[in-house]
Formats: sequence, C-alpha cells, structure tokens
Amino acid sequence: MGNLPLTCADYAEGMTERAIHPRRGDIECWLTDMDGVLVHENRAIPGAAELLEHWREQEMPYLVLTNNSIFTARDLSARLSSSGIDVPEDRIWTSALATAAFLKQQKPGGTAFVIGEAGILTALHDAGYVMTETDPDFVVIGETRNYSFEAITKAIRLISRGARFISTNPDATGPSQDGPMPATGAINALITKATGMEPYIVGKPNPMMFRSALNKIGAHSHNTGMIGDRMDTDIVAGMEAGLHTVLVMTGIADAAEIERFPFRPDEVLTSVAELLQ
Ligand SMILES: O=C(CO)COP(=O)(O)O
Ligand SMILES: [Mg+2]
Repeated sequence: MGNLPLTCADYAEGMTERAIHPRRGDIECWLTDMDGVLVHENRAIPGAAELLEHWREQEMPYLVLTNNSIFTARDLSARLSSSGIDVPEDRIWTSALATAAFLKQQKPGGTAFVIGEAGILTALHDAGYVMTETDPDFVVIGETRNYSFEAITKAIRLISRGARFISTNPDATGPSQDGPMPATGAINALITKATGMEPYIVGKPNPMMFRSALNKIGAHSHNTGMIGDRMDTDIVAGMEAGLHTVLVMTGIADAAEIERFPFRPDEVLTSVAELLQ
C-alpha cells in the first residue's frame, strides 16, 4: 500500500509525500473513537497511550466516543488502564449512555427488554428504566459477545407485538487482532429481516451522539477533530458535523474500503502514532 496520503487533495491526486494537514493547527479539541483506534479489544494500539498522555500534558479537551455498548464508562476506563492507556471515566461517552439519555427523554420511567451487557443495562437503570419481558415500551439491542437465539426470538416477538425497536449502534462488525467480529448491526439486520421493522439507532453516526459529545467537552465543530477507523460511522458523522476528520488504518477501514465511499476523510493516517509527529 506504500505511503498513505494525508489529505483529500493528496488522496485524489495520489500524492504520497508526507505533509501535516493545514487544518491540524486549528484543532483545539479532539473526539476519538476507541475500538480500532486506541485498542483492539483489550490490547493497546501502538501510539495510543502516548497520544493521550500528550493531550493530558497539553490540557487538550478530548472525549473517547465509542459505539461499544458492552461496558460501562467505569469498566472501559479500567480496561483501557489495564492496556496501559489512561482515560478517566468522565472522558468516555458510549452509545449505551447516549441511548439511555435518549430513551429517558423519549419516555421517562419507561420499560425495556434489552439484549446486551452491563454497559446498556446499567445506563438504562441509571436513567430510571425497568427491564422486563412483559409488554416493554422498547426492545433495545446492544453489543454483546453472547447473543442468544432465545433472547433474539423474544425480541422479535415483542417488536412484532408493538414494542419500539431501538439499537445502540449500527456497526456490522467490530475489529479485533484476529479480524472482524459480528457486532450489533448484524443482529439488528437479523431482527429486521424477521420483523420487517428497522431500529432507531442512537450511536455513531447519529448526529445526536456527536452533539452530546461536543456539548460534554464544550467543543465547537470548527476547531474539533474526530479520529476514527470506520468511514460509515466515525468519518461520515464527523464530516457532517463539520469536524476535521482523521481516518486511521488500524481498525476496520483499509484503502479499498475508503474507495467504496463517495467522500473522503480530511486525513488518512496509518495510526494515531502519526498524530504525535
Ligand atoms: O464496539 C464497536 C462495534 O463492535 C465499535 O466501537 P468503536 O465505536 O469504539 O469503534
Ligand atoms: Mg472503531
């Protein structure tokens, strides 16, 4: 693949000399994706720990913005710490937290049948929700590594009987060291096929998740960057929010994947380590 171009123009013209994007100097806040950018599951990606340390030393406002709804922010902070990456709990915003905030606004004190783990269950409980299999207001599909046929069948029946279909994130796959793994978006598609109903998805690329993230750190689109590994969640939403977008090649996207899209990131880097140069 050789040198990866850094800017849209470079990419379009196939230029390969290394350059720092002119907008990089204007960036005063960063949003960064987690899986495929900072870690693969619980293994740090080279450069990630150093980049976050650099932001801390520079007192750079930042937020880790992840569609991973398996874990709570506290769990993710502990997992990142065990991978050697120091991210305080309050610097993490997950699709589970965004989903719970959305449902709390939609129907305070509502009820839900949930497929997922502590991340979405805790967030919904903290939002005042009751988990139930009996006539729930919502069926919420989150991320887990243990999807059960029985639970998916229950979800399909409840949606068919009128429960509103919500999902934390659209990611069809999640990155790992050994290659892509099926993720929430793949389960959403199975349920859609069985019910004819599409979910409302709160996580990236939903603008709600970006707006709440920018508000959380008092950032504004004109001087904020978004680092991601997916064109269809991180980059498209960052672009549409007016952020400076940086795609890294350590997760889902590769050069062929970029070509599949009619738009381009502002920068394409091999990894976050290049942001330290
Ligand atoms: O967990 C994910 C899909 O499985 C994606 O997480 P990120 O948004 O951190 O890449
Ligand atoms: Mg990712």
